Amino acid sequence: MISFSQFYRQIADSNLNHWLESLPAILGQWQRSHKHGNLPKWEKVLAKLNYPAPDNLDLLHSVTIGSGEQLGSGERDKLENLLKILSPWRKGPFHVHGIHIDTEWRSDWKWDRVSPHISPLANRTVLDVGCGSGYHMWRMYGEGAKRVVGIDPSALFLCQFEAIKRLIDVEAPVHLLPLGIEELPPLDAFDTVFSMGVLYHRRSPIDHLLQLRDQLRMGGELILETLVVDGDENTVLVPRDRYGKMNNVWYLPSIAALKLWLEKCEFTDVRCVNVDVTSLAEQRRTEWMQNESLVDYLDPNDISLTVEGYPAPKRATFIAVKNRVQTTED
Ligand SMILES: Nc1ncnc2c1ncn2[C@@H]1O[C@H](C[S@+](CC[C@H]([NH3+])C(=O)[O-])CC(=O)[O-])[C@@H](O)[C@H]1O
Repeated sequence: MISFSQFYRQIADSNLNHWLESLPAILGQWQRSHKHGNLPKWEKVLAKLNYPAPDNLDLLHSVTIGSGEQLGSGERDKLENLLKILSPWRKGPFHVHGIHIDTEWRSDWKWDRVSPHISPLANRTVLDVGCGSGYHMWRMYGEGAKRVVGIDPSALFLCQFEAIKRLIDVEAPVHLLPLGIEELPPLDAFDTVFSMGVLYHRRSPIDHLLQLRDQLRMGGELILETLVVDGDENTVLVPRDRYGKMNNVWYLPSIAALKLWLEKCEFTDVRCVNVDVTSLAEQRRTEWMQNESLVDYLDPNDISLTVEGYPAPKRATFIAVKNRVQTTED
């Protein structure tokens, strides 16, 4: 069974220690009641991932574990078969002992768009909300973060993360907790909080922004990446039914509207640092994710539209700071 006790030990003497008042009960409940049918199968995979420390590790330019020379071809095939049991792999890519986990998303491209704009992560305590398999968390750690905590409710992503962690270093201060943002108390502790690809899945986007703010220490930095549409301060798309075949998409604001929302939530220094239309090369079907992908979500006659006729996915990245807003009494 996946255990979180190492995380509890690691935060016991940190500024996250007040989380220990509520977290063990919530995760204990998850362990007792989590009913994902495949979890026992995935946990069996994790139990088999006993490999020596990698002879090479690059987390700065990619997630590359091992030179590819360390395992014989039989051992490599065995590892590849184990990792395939954890399919579909959506966020990556990972290079593991010569195996290329070619994920649905080129998450490295997102990192290349976002990372040049953020405050250096060296020595920072970081939260990644909706972290998926944890690809970006390893890149954050590679940038020198002191501790990286990711939250994501998906049991499969937790198992993919745990698999990669076992192959990198089980003691690494990088942790994924199977939680939704709504299960976090206001921690007021993180130096940097990332929310990438989550806001449009939230039914109440302003509450999401406030929950993110609650996790930051004063002066901490929010990195928010989400789907946007063209328009002014008052433009927001609420899809009538599905958006790009997804049935859990709620609010797609314009850049100007999202800036206003962030400022209303008392973030300061709000700036949009990148806008990008998702390309068919960035999100696609691969050997490791054989289900439908972006090409199936777009109008085959006009890829500037989704199959429902909405604008195709365009993503913006915002940076904002949690500061005390100046009032007239200040
Ligand atoms: N309530 C919730 N709280 C936290 N996470 C949630 C919640 N609901 C869903 N998620 C998780 O949010 C992630 C959204 S994907 C972004 C991954 C990564 N950040 C990326 O930027 O590539 C979407 C995308 O690819 O755009 C999924 O892993 C969900 O399980």
